[in-house]
Amino acid sequence: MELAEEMSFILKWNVEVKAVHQCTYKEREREERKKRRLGLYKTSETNPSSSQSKKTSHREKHLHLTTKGKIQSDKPPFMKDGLQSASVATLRSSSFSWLYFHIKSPTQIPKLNEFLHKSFGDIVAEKLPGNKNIVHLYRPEDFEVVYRNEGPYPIRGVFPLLCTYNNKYNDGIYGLSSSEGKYWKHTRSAVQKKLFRLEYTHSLFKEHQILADELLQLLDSRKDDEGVVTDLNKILERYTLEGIATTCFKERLDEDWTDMNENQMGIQYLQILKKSNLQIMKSLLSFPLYMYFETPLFKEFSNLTQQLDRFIENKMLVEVEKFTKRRCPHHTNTKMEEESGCPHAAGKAFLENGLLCQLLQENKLNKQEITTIIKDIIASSVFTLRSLLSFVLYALTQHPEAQESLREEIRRVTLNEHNNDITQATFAKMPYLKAFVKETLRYYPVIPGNFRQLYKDINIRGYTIPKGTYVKMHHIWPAMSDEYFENATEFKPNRWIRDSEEREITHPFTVMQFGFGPRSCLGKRLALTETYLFIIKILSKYSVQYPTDSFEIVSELQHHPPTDMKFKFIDCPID
Ligand code: HEM
Repeated sequence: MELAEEMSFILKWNVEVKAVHQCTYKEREREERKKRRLGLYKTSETNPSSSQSKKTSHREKHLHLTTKGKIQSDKPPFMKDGLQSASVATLRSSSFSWLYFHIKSPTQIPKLNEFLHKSFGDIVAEKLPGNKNIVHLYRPEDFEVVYRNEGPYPIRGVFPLLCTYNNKYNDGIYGLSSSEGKYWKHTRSAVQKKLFRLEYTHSLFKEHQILADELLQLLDSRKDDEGVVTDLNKILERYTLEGIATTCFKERLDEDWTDMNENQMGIQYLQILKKSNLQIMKSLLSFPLYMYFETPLFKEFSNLTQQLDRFIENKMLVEVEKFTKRRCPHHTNTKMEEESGCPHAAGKAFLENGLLCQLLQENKLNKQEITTIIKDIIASSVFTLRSLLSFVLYALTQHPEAQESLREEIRRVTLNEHNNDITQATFAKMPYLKAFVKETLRYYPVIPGNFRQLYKDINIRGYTIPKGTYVKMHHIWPAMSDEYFENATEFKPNRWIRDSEEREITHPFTVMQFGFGPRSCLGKRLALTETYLFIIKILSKYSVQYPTDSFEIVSELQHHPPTDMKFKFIDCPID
């Protein structure tokens, strides 16, 4: 039986659906434009669908998430704008846990989410074992309400396996992406200040350009007679790992990374990281016995995580040594050096160091905390960026007219630059490049959705969802819906260009690949810079083609390119 059939079979016996009604964003926009034209809004009145700030109406109902194994809801309310009614599935807890037992592979999770939406509508309440409630949302208007009410310390939720490990073996230190509250804010601002410092991003940019040139040499050396490179997945993973190593350590993991030698540190690091991700994935699809016993899965995960820790710790020793050598022998600490105006002062040498060394110098976080943060940053970046670069390449091959427009823009802009030098200012002159990447993120998303645990009660579609509830926002749904985009199944970068005739104004929360707010992706700027640079470098030298028919995106917790992905790079320099 197909997964969907199997689920509907189970659900038929257990689930009661109250109502399903869907209203399109465009319908509502049209209606609101009409109201504005007719002067129906008072000046103080805001768009009723876009914000949580409006007063709650007496018609708003409460979504009761009871502990008795049943989620109840009142009849669907009719909201203030009179256009939209809500849909809520009422699920019995036992039925839902059974649903999850029917998932055999993580690739089925997106299918389950799609199935829930089709079956129950735009808001679906789900009760999981362990008295946890999750509410699924599919509309950007609702994502906006969640993000705008997330409070000063947004909680995304953590992988329980990671959490158990950190409690047991890492003194409760959670790193950046899994920590919460004031501690999260403290670590985030320490890292963010360094990463976003303008001088640092400039110095990093130069390093990333050199890295991109090394990638081109690597591609040249791996091409067969027809120009086809077969192990592109491996190459891009290696490239993104060296990119984040450059950011964290201001040097390569392996100076000779383009040799792609199996004994290299980078290749070993990637292998451990992949195995560790696999354990996390497995842990999500089984009962969390590891919370109570040292199961084989937990032992394996702990062993892998400790290997990653050791790796970063070794790197840290090297960095400390470098930093000590660089320090002036006449001054014992950073402050003395700086106050004396010493030319070796840490402040001056600061930017020569990578993120790890800068964090050590600043002395706000201890070594164990820094190790966990760096490990976290590497894990958050390598595969996400690898996927985006692969999807960019694929999009170039599938839309040759876009590839040509990009080459034209690159030709026009870079030929006017002094010495053909690319700087960050170059990107500002390339609207098509930015639009192309945005459209790629819409059309070939890397992240299917995002989570928040509610910091206070919020009202969505007339239902009050209580504080503490987990909310899953399915970002991929509006991104590919005709309700939010003209011909959503067409790849059209021009829809994002302000001066273009094809420009579309849609809800700002439709494409949310980097999340939103104070907890949004820390590496967004870095990821976009690397992607722009990658496209400019590749297209300045090659025309790209996809030599086979199928490109099947593997959809798990993230979206991955196929492992056997190959592309054809035809020499075609821009002159
Ligand atoms: C295409 C590439 C990437 C995508 C699609 C992506 C996406 C995301 C998303 C959706 C989140 C959650 C945001 C939220 O909850 O609102 C996130 C968090 C994060 N990302 Fe990225 N990311 C990418 C690349 C990177 C890179 C290159 C780095 C390296 C610096 C990075 C570091 C992080 C970190 C540390 C967090 C956790 C932030 C926190 O909890 O405070 N990401 N990313």
